[in-house]
Amino acid sequence: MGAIGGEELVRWDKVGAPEAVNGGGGGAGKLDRIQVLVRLRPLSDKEIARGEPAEWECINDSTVMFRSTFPDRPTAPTAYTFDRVFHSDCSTKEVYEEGVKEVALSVVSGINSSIFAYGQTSSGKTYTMTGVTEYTVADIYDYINKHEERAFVLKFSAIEIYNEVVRDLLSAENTPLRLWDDAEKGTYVENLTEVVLRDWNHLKGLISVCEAQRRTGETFLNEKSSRSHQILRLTVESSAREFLGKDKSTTLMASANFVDLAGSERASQSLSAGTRLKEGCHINRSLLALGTVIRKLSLGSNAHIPYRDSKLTRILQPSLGGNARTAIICTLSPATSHVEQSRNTLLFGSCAKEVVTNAQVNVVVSDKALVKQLQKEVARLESELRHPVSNSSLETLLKEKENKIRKMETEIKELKSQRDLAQSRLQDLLQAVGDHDPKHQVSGKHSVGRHPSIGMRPSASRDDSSQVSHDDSDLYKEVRCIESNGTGGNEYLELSAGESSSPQDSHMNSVLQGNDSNASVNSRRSRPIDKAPITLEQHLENIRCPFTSLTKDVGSSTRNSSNSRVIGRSRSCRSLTGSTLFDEMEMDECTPLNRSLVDFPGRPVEYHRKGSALNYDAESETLSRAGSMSSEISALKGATKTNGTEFTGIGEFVAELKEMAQVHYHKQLGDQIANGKSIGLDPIEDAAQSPSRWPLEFEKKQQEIIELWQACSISLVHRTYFFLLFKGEAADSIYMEVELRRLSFLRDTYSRGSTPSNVIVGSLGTSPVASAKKLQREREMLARQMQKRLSAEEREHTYTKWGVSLDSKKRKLQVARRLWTETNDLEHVRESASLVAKLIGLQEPGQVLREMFGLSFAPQQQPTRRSSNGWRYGIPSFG
Ligand SMILES: Nc1ncnc2c1ncn2[C@@H]1O[C@H](COP(=O)(O)OP(=O)(O)OP(=O)(O)O)[C@@H](O)[C@H]1O
Repeated sequence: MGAIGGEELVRWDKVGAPEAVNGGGGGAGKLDRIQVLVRLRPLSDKEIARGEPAEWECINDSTVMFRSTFPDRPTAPTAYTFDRVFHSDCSTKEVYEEGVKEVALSVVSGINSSIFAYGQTSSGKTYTMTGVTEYTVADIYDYINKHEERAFVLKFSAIEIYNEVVRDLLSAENTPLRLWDDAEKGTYVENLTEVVLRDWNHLKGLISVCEAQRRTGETFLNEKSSRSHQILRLTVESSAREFLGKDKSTTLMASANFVDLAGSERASQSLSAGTRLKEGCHINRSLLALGTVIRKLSLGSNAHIPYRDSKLTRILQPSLGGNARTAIICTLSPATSHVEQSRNTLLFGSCAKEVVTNAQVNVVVSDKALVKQLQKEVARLESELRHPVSNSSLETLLKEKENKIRKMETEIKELKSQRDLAQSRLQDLLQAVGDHDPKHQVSGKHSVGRHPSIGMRPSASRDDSSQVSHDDSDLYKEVRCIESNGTGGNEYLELSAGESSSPQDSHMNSVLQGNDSNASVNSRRSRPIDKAPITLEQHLENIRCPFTSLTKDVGSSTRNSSNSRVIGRSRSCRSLTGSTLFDEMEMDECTPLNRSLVDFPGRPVEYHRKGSALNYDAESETLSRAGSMSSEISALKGATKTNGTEFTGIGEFVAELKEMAQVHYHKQLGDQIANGKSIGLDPIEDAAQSPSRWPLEFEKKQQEIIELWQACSISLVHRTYFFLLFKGEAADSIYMEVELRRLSFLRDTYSRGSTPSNVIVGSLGTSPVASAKKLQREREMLARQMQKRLSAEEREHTYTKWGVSLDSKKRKLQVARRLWTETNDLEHVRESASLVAKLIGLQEPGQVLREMFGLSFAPQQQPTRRSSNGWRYGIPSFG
């Protein structure tokens, strides 16, 4: 007999099975299947007396055959093959040793085992199981005596299922026991007595008690027929003595089930009536359920197995298809009168031998050992977190970086083409102006979808301005700029009032120049071609500059005329700086000027009447479009302006991020150029590089950002938008990183007491005092919004929620002052964001909003007109 299996949990299989407890045997391929044995009993005295011949014969160790002895009823011999068959002269000891011992004694190795006896009434089940149980227990004790290095604990319990009622055979009480299902234990019997065994004699005594308690009755076929299914359970626990009480201590624990089923019977044969008949019905019904389960299991399909159809199958579920090694002994009477029942038994056995069980060594780990194991695991994970880059992963990292380099290169190419497209679209816009004014007609047709590589050569005179440059080299292409202050370093185009012949032109000029229609405007002129090669950075700047100027001009115009004006452009001019100037717009919303711009001559029909107006807010330098979320914000801003208040919004944030990203990109590009190669080592890591770390990283960054917002007096509206937009998706990583850097930069700048370089626009170009004042004004604005946006009831609820006394003064302001103040309390932050969102009319922030602002760093395989309506138009992707 071999030693106990290893301490670790090992799956039972043919190769890795613990040493066979019977010294070998158990052929490969059989261990996972239910072992099926057949035992023929001798003819009983009664059967002999009736002169019944024995019609079943074991022709070898594995085949039993039916051969009719009646010449007048000839039947073709039928053979049935099983794992082992035992003829009528075989003793129970042989059945045990050669048939079930190996399975039964698996229990000492921590593997559950089950031995069943199945057969018709009086076929010898109880006779066989009594012997098998005794031999098994004797061998278990023998094993224990031979393995003193292990400490064993044996427990015993016994039940019977009589008329579908479960009874405890070790209890004098006749109370029915209930079955419960447990995720870990499976089905178990409630309040079942389990006795810890002292020794073998103790067990013998308990088995006698069970025998005495079990329901038996006399039938025509069996003087002492078992009227119930009996299940004896012996649980064996063992631990290595040397580890007892120590951390390493683990326990093997398994149960051996000895199942003596009640026998199937025919009422006509057993001549039962009354109680016996009722018992017989219950017996047959539960055996039928057992047969169904076995048949379904034997099919091996994933079909539903009706274990719950009977208590017998519920209790035996692990033995039938679960964590156990199982052997079934099919008992047969050889008598002619039982041929049909015997065939049924053999059919049951044939199905059962197809059933596969999934036995495992069951290890119970002590609490101490478990704690230690978990501590080790925690330490390992911590070390992984601390040193994420192991040698083995360096290669992967390198590959990732190489991929990034390739991406960057693609992005540079894409950027070039976008630059060209931007030039082309600018030309469209200018041409639209020119088209509108017959005097300013630009020669040649310019369609929306014109080729992006077509640039414009600046002309020395107005008449030359329409000339199209077909210079082949990208490096010598130039972009016309509309300059606001006349000091810009780029090429420029200015419109002269004197040359404007129509009111629209005049109006247009004023809008573009930031003056009213009577103000002076410059004449259109251009700068000579700069022959020196320009860098990609300069090109980027060329693209950005005119539109920064344009928005500034428009801004000054709106300041001079009205708070907010609507300007329009052709679709081809979209997204030149990453912000949309015009989008879907109903013509009803258009002013004559807008209409003229949207439907400029030469614009394809499909683009007419579609552009949506964009509201430009001069004071906050933000853009929003009618009918969109941003327009709501814009409207809100307008409302706050009326009250002399302003606050920064997402538009400003977008502008800042763009600047940050662009600066970042320039830096990379500079490094790249300086190194003479593509370095691609973008210091901004995105979550795709380490998806498993991202959730933790996200929380960390989010917290840092929240604290920096507070430290830098960042707009609450901005915080709200950002907080609601970026909720931890992998794609958020880049924005989080950029925001973090932006804020760190701002904090550092503030702490140095300087204002940031004018490269960075928006709130970065301010001071701590100004930011704090701005924040204060924003809080006041939000307080006013409470009056507008919240009902009296909602306000009252809000005061209570935010701990503001209902009878205090300036309650709204008190609430507003508490918003976004507790940076360490995420719940507070969430509540603050939720309230601010409500106050500014932001109902359901999410992807739509994100897309609306064109926040997409995601790489684009096929840039399209639509998808270029965002950041990627003006800056490269870092992803
Ligand atoms: N292999 C055998 N050798 C000798 N006698 C046997 C053998 N098997 C069974 N018997 C005898 O046959 C009779 C019926 O056996 P047993 O009670 O074990 O049948 P059973 O299948 O348990 O019946 P039930 O289902 O009605 O309880 C008993 O008297 C028993 O001693």
